[in-house]
Amino acid sequence: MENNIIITGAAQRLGLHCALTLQHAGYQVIATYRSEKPGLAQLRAAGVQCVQLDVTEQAALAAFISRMQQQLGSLRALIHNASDWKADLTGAQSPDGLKQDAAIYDAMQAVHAKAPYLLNRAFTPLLQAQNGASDIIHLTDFVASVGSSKHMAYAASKAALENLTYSFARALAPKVKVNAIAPALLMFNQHDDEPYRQKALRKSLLQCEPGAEEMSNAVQYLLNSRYITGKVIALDGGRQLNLP
Ligand SMILES: NC(=O)C1=CN([C@@H]2O[C@H](COP(=O)(O)OP(=O)(O)OC[C@H]3O[C@@H](n4cnc5c(N)ncnc54)[C@H](OP(=O)(O)O)[C@@H]3O)[C@@H](O)[C@H]2O)C=CC1
Ligand SMILES: Nc1nc2c(c(=O)[nH]1)N=C([C@H](O)[C@@H](O)CO)CN2
Repeated sequence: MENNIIITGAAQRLGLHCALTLQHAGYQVIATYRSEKPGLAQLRAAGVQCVQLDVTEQAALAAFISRMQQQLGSLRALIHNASDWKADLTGAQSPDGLKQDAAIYDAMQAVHAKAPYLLNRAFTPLLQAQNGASDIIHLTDFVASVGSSKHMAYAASKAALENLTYSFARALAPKVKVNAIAPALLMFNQHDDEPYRQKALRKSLLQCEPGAEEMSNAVQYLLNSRYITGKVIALDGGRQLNLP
């Protein structure tokens, strides 16, 4: 039986860990990546198929879809991990600022909402051809439900992706389960300084940096479930309850 899983933006950090974990668990993983990263060597050594793809380039997306349609008989899961955590502009608005604001907003929607929408629709026949259940998993964010003062465009695009979870869950049932995983802090970036880390840690009840395993555990939990669809799994250390 074919057990193919496509995961986008998987050359580093959470996506990389998840791709390796799934490949070691016996799935055939196809990992897309935007730019060359050291993680690609690890993926290739593990037998993961790596395909270069900027999911916001429509011609490249069409070529990738057509390649997968020719190569695969079915798809066990499609995981939308690719993401760009762009901050909003700061400072006064100028005509140029408006242009840059528009570019950031469009870029966020393109990677977090438009690409998943297009890929989900294109790969629906392959997901439906899977023998047994199949899954779509959207990586969203805690801020999709509460907003963000410095990453408004990012938060809005993750909220759009959360909403697509509900639409696709309704449209593709009962064959395909569609869920979202909404992390708050899972993994710091290397450049995060100590004051930032301490402030971020204090935001949740559990006050830790849980790491990539938290995401791969949640992905496997959803893959193994027979009865969860249209849900957002919160990986947030109890952030919404961290009230004064
Ligand atoms: N890390 C955390 O604590 C949190 C993560 N999340 C979410 O979890 C997921 C994984 O997070 P994390 O590993 O930190 O993410 P990263 O930002 O480290 O990696 C995301 C990957 O997506 C790729 N990517 C960006 N834009 C595109 C594009 N247009 N086409 C294809 N690939 C693209 C990047 O490629 P390139 O290397 O070329 O830039 C990068 O490798 C993301 O969806 C993120 O929003 C949510 C909340 C917290
Ligand atoms: N694509 C990304 N999205 C997010 C990242 C990231 O590094 N890449 N990081 C976060 C933060 O961890 C934040 O939640 C706490 O600092 C959010 N999204």
